Amino acid sequence: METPKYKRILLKLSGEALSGEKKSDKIIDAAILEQYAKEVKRVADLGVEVAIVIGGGNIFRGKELEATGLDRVQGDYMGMLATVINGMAIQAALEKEGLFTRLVSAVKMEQICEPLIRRRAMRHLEKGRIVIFGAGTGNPYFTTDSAASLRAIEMKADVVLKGTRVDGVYTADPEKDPNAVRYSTVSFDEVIAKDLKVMDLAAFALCRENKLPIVVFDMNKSGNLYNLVMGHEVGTLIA
Ligand SMILES: Nc1ncnc2c1ncn2[C@@H]1O[C@H](COP(=O)(O)OP(=O)(O)OP(=O)(O)O)[C@@H](O)[C@H]1O
Ligand SMILES: O=c1ccn([C@@H]2O[C@H](COP(=O)(O)O)[C@@H](O)[C@H]2O)c(=O)[nH]1
Repeated sequence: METPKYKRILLKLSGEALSGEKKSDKIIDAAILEQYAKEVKRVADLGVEVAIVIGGGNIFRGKELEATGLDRVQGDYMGMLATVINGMAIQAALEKEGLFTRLVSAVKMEQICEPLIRRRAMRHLEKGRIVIFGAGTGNPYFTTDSAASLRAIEMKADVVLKGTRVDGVYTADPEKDPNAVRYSTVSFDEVIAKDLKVMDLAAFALCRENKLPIVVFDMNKSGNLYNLVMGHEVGTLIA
């Protein structure tokens, strides 16, 4: 029987992808939520320990408030709260699939989720619970990509799997440039030097410094997450 390549993964889910088609007016598409939960269950059933960081772009980003002339920091905290809403949604969907979960927040909200205590979160993972990290890093001027790198390093994950709407890292944003070409492998130095914006610089820099690989892949294609975890070539490996 094939064995998984990774023992512990950090799965970064895009908040924006949760809302489905770009023209959709839904904040969270129930079908996408269910599909994501089923994909996670497939790998959790292999015994792989799964930590999740979810974005908030389908609800709010701090920059949107700044663009209206209001305080960026206030907007960033609104964005962090948005990630907790998405975290609650994915938690409910995972529990519907029969998985055990913990939602852990970097901003305290005790009625809803646990505060982030690193050792406790590690213990949840060891016990096979899916740990969802909400509220990003808990600090303004960051994004959930940086939170994903940070939590992956803290949790000693083997890899960051960035599940998004595009199927890898391209020479330019594929949603804007039809001539963009996909990499199958690319170095941290190159993504940073070329300022490829599939993740932010802080996220890349943290992973580079800590020698933690990232795989960018299309989370909307069923089986991708499973195949990746089994060691098959999917998306783009940044190493
Ligand atoms: N060089 C590139 N290669 C691939 N994707 C790129 C590149 N440059 C920009 N992108 C964009 O990055 C996006 C991937 O990030 P994602 O969808 O996770 O956005 P996000 O802002 O992190 O989402 P959220 O904030 O909701 O979590 C793609 O939708 C793609 O359009
Ligand atoms: O550590 C963090 C993480 C997030 N934010 C704010 O939340 C939004 C939503 O996160 P995305 O990664 O863009 O999905 C982000 O734009 C920030 O405004 C934060 O301040 N700190």
